[in-house]
Amino acid sequence: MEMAQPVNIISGTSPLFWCHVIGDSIQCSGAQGQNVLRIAMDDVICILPHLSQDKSQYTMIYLRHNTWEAISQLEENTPARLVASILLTSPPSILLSRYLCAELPPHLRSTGSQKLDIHVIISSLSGTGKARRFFSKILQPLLSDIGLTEYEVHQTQSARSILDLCRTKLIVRANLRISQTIILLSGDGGLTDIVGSFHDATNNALVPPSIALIPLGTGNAMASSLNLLSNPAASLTTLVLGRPHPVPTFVTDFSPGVQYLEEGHVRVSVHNPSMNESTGHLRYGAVVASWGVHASLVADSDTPEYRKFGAERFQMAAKELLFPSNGTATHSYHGKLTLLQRNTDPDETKRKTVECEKHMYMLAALVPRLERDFVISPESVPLDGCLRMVHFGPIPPEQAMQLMASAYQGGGHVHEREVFYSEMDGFRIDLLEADERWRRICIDGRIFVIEEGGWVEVRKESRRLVGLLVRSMDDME
Ligand SMILES: Nc1ncnc2c1ncn2[C@@H]1O[C@H](COP(=O)(O)OP(=O)(O)OP(=O)(O)O)[C@@H](O)[C@H]1O
Repeated sequence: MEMAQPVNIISGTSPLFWCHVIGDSIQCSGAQGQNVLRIAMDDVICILPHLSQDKSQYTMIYLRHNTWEAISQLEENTPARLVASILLTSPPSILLSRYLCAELPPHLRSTGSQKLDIHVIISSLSGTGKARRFFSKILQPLLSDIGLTEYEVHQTQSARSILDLCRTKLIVRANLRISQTIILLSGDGGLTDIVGSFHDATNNALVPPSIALIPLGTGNAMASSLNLLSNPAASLTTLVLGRPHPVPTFVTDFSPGVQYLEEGHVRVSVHNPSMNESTGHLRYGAVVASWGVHASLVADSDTPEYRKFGAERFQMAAKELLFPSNGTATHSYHGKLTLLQRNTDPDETKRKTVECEKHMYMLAALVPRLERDFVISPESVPLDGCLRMVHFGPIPPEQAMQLMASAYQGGGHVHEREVFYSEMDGFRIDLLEADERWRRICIDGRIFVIEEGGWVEVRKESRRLVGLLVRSMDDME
């Protein structure tokens, strides 16, 4: 096995610290007991063996300002380095077991003849637009500290940038059997672009890329579900110490008149010319598919004005939908809903049409959380591939608000009488709405408008063509 080169990021004259762990923090003290430094355990990114003869010495890399609030206030003139390091002697085993990176993992180094490409994708408009700064102040210094200097940086210029990058480079390289690691600074949208592009590619023998998700979007449903949102260091630790896990997806089939709303308003045909007429309207998702209030609030809040409010934009748009400021009644969504359940014979699907054709909330999720505190499907386990539906019909808006509040308090809404909550293999909606405002479908935050009389069908997909870095399944519970 090829040994990774330990990186000497601290000069020979750097002071050496002893440390011990007290509760949630690490107390470090210099040789004469001076220079006492306290570092929160959660601020640590990783610990590397130090490049010295003394095998008891380690470099601990940690994050200053380890909160999303601090990150969101980062200005260009913030001191360049928010990643710091300290030289430790004989750190306690509790620290090493959690953070030691004895050698760089396969997703961060080429081994022998196996070449590795590393790409950093900065989605410039994700969330409140902090991805570029996160890269220059935090990620770039970290990569340099762990000895990584060879990687390509791609910054999005448009809503199509990630799709274009996948088509022109990432899929081509995956076809050549080159391993790739993608460090993705974005929300769920960037992830969906990559997942969708790899599933659209006709060659299933592609080498799956490993994606390290750095959550800089608004909802960050996947990252919240993977426990990467507790603090900014968590996703960096996962980048260094994680292992790839295949990402389950669902596939959405639309009626032929469907249009995609790019950047919230530009209409784009969904037809994929590389596929035939009957399979040309497919879209893949890894997080959520919805209609009704959820899809409407995601669509309505995707404007530059709403985006300034971060995740709060979803609640603001929900309020406007449930209690319209023009005084009109709350809308109930009209359509025929059919639930799909596979039989023991995997080629046979049982279809059950729901009697009532009026709906308010209709959502199917592969993950438990849609935001850090919004637990839409408490029984979901991220990356296990189970699709769960949350549905309720027309109810008074105050009651709908109450149900959403319960979702923000740990997901208690699924126990309420009005809510249907169940695992399933898919669903179909035949839309019976005249106004296209109520024919909007959300797939992982992307909005699709179905034509009058059109339909949408969502099914679990069996192929898993990309990997996401995670530390361990225990971290996700
Ligand atoms: N430079 C750019 N110009 C135009 N659109 C962009 C640009 N960069 C990114 N985008 C688009 O901005 C949107 C950002 O989506 P993303 O999902 O990453 O963030 P989000 O919507 O804030 O988060 P989440 O989906 O987690 O709620 C995507 O539609 C993406 O294509």
